[in-house]
Amino acid sequence: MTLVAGIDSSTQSCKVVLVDADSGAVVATGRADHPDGTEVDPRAWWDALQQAGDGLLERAAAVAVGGQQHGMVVLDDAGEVVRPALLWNDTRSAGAARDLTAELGGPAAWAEAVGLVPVASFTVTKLRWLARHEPDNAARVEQVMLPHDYLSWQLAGRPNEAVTDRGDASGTGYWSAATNEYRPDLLELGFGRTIGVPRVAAPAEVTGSTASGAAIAPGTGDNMGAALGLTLEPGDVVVSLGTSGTAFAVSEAPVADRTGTVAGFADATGRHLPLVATLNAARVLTAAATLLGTDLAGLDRLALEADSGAGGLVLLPYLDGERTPDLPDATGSLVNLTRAAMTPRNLARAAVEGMLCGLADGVDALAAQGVSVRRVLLIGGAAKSAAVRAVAAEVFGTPVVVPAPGEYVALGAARQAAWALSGAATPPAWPLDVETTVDAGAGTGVREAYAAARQRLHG
Ligand SMILES: Nc1ncnc2c1ncn2[C@@H]1O[C@H](COP(=O)(O)OP(=O)(O)O)[C@@H](O)[C@H]1O
Ligand SMILES: O=C(CO)[C@@H](O)[C@H](O)COP(=O)(O)O
Repeated sequence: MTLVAGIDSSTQSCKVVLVDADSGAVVATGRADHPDGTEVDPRAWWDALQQAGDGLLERAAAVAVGGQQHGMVVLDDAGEVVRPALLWNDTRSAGAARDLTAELGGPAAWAEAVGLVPVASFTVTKLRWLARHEPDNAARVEQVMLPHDYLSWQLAGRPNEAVTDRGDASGTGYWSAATNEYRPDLLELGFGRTIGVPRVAAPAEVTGSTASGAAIAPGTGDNMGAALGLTLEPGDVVVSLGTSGTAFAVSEAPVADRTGTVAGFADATGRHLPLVATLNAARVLTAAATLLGTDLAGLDRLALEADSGAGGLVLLPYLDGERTPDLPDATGSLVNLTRAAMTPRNLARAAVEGMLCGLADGVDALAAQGVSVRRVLLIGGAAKSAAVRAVAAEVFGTPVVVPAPGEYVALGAARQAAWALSGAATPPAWPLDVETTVDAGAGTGVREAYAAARQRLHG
C-alpha cells in the first residue's frame, strides 16, 4: 500500500493524516496544538508539525501542507525569522489596507489587479504595517512567505528556493489568479521595496523531498485544501466553521468583486476559488458557552431547546473585529433584550444564529458573483454541533450536507500529494462519505432580524 501524508497547519492546531494513496482511506492521524494569539512565531508551527507527524511522515511516499492563509512570515538573509508572523485574523493592518486601497485608485483597481480589495487579513497590508511601524525589522527582511510555504520549505530542508502554489499566492494581494503572475509593483507598493517571494509551482508538481525521502507536493491554503479534500459537484458551496468562517466554491472563471466581499482566490487544481471569510466562527460558540457557564455540548442542548429566532435576540458576533463586513474595529452586540427573551436558551440560540447569518450573507454574495448554490457542505470544528446543523439548513435555505467526520484540509493536502506522486493529469478519485443531509429549512425571519440589527448598528 502506498501511503501519502496531508497536513493541516491551521490557526488553532496542526493535524496530520496518513492516507492510502489509492483509496483515500485514512490509516493514521496525529494532532498538536498551536499557540494562541494573532501573532505567532512560525517555528512553533514547525514544532507542532513535527509532533503531530511523529511516526507518520516517515511512512509517507509523498506529503503536502495545507495552511492557514495570508499570514506574513518574514525571513532574513540567513533564513531566520525576523519577527513573529502576523496572522490572517490580526487586524492591526486595517489602516494600511485603507491606505493601500486609496493609493492604487480605489477598490475597483485592486479587484481588477489581483481579484481582491485590501482588508487587514491580506499579506500585502501586513507588509505595509511592518514597513511603517517596525522599520528596523523591515530593513532585515529578505523574503516573505506564507505559513504553508514556510512549512514546506522546512520539510524540504530549507533549500535556496522556496515554493508556493496558486491557491495560497492568490491571498497575498501581490499575485493575480486571473493572470497567474506576481505583481511586483504591488509588493513594492506595500513594502516599499522588492523582496524575495516563493516560486509558484504547478498544481501537482513534485517540488522537493523530505529528509526521509518523501516527495513534497506544492501544498496550498487551507480553504483550497478543503476544496480538494471534498469531491465537489457543480452547485456545491462549502461553509467551513473553524476559527474563521468561510464560504467558497470552485469556479472555472476568475472573480473580481469590486465590493471586496468575495475574494477572487485560485484553487489548488488550476481553477478558481471565490471565497467570503468572517473572523468570527467556532470561537463565538466557545465564548457563548463560557458566558453561559457551560460547555459546547451544553450550549448545543440549550440552542436546540430554544425556538427559532431566539425570542427576538440577535447577536452580531464581531467578537474579534470583523472582516466581512469590513469592520475591523467592531465589537459584538446583543440586541433586542427583553425580560422574556433573556434566557440561557435564547442566548445560546442567538450565538449560533448570529454566527451563521454572517456566513449566509457570504453565500448570497457568492451567488451574486454567479456561483451556483444548490447545496451547502458544512465542515470545520463547529460543524459537529447539532444546533449548528439545524440552524444552517434554516438560514442557508438549501440542503446542508455534513460530510463524514474528517480533517478535510489535511485530506485535500494528502490528495494533492497522491496526485503529484502519480504524475496523472487529474487528482485521484477518492469517495466522499456523507454523515447526514439536513433538508432546507423554511425561512423564519432570522436573517431579516439579523440584517435589521446590523443595519441599525453598523449602517
Ligand atoms: N461540537 C462542537 N461544537 C462547536 N464547536 C466545536 C465543536 N467541536 C469543536 N469545535 C470548535 O472547532 C474549532 C476548531 O475547528 P477547526 O476547524 O479545527 O479550526 P481551525 O482550522 O481554525 O484551527 C474550535 O474552536 C472548537 O472549539
Ligand atoms: O483568512 C482566511 C481565508 O481567507 C482563513 O480561512 C484562514 O485561512 C484561516 O483558516 P482557519 O484556521 O479558520 O481554518
